[in-house]
Amino acid sequence: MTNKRRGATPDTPQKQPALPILDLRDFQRTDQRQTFLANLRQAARDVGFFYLIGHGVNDTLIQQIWQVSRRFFALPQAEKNAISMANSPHFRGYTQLGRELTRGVPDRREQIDIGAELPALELSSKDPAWMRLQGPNQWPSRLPELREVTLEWSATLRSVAISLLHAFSVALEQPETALDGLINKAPAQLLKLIRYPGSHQAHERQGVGPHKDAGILTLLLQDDHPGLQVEKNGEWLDVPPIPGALVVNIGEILELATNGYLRATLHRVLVPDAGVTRYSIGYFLSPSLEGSVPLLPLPEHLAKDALGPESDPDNPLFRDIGPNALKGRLRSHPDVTERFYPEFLP
Ligand SMILES: O=C(O)CCC(=O)C(=O)O
Ligand SMILES: [Fe+2]
Repeated sequence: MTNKRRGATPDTPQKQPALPILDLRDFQRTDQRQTFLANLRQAARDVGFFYLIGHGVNDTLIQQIWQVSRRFFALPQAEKNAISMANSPHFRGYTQLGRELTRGVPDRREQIDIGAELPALELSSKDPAWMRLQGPNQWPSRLPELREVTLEWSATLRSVAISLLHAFSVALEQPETALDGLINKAPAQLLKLIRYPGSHQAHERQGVGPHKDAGILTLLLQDDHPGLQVEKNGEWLDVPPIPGALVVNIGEILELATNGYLRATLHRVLVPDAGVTRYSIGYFLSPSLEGSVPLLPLPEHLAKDALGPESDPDNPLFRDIGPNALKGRLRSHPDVTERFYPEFLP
């Protein structure tokens, strides 16, 4: 007997998901660990994106975050505007449709950015500008559960992301905690609740334009509408939603720390058709702002495939974390730049 599946003839090939699916529980299973690590290494080098199951985030919390996200976007426009990011030197709060730029082009999405909930630092004029990134979030007074649920989501996803970071370190033949120096000072992270309203206008196709994520790792929850795409060999591959799976991708910091062995890949979101609205929730594990990105001493057999991070001449990467983080935020949010960081205007 063969193990050919029904219908899997040469004429009707089974549709394979474009990206691998990894089960995080396999990292702790003695008999699966080596395969898991090899798959993780492969996925992260090949396309820099994969689906994660077995992440342990419970369904109730997933339902709660979807519900609170929908409630937030359903608030009257004036209440969302009351917590506009344009009021926040820490780049926290609500961004209206079309106000965020990717490579200079407006994105057709609205969103709320929620970072690590920490007080603003007391600074003097001699302190570097990036120290102003730390500070409180803005919360809508009419939706107290937004704070509660999103902080729980951030804490939960942070621990999943850190488990993955440990798995990556082991997969690269480093001590499990080799990259903990990036995350064990004042925590930095970003949670974005995002809403993409549909459109049939040809000039409104960009939900978010092609970009790489700036942090360490991104864990994305998608609703059941497609739209996310990742670039591979000059083509755009769809990353369709898989129920219960998180989409994981490598950020530029991890690319830099591995001298390009792990790849931060370009991705984008297409606007849904008119009448359809897509929601997503992105959790970005970011490095603490102090300090700089280390370079992992990869063993020779891995180092030979680490060809240096792909540097974008328009957006060169720096090892210093704070200035790099501020630069990214200034480019995306011109209204915050104008109001709080005019010295950085071109
Ligand atoms: O909404 C999505 O599916 C992805 C969003 C994204 O790539 C981002 O915000 O960095
Ligand atoms: Fe992204």
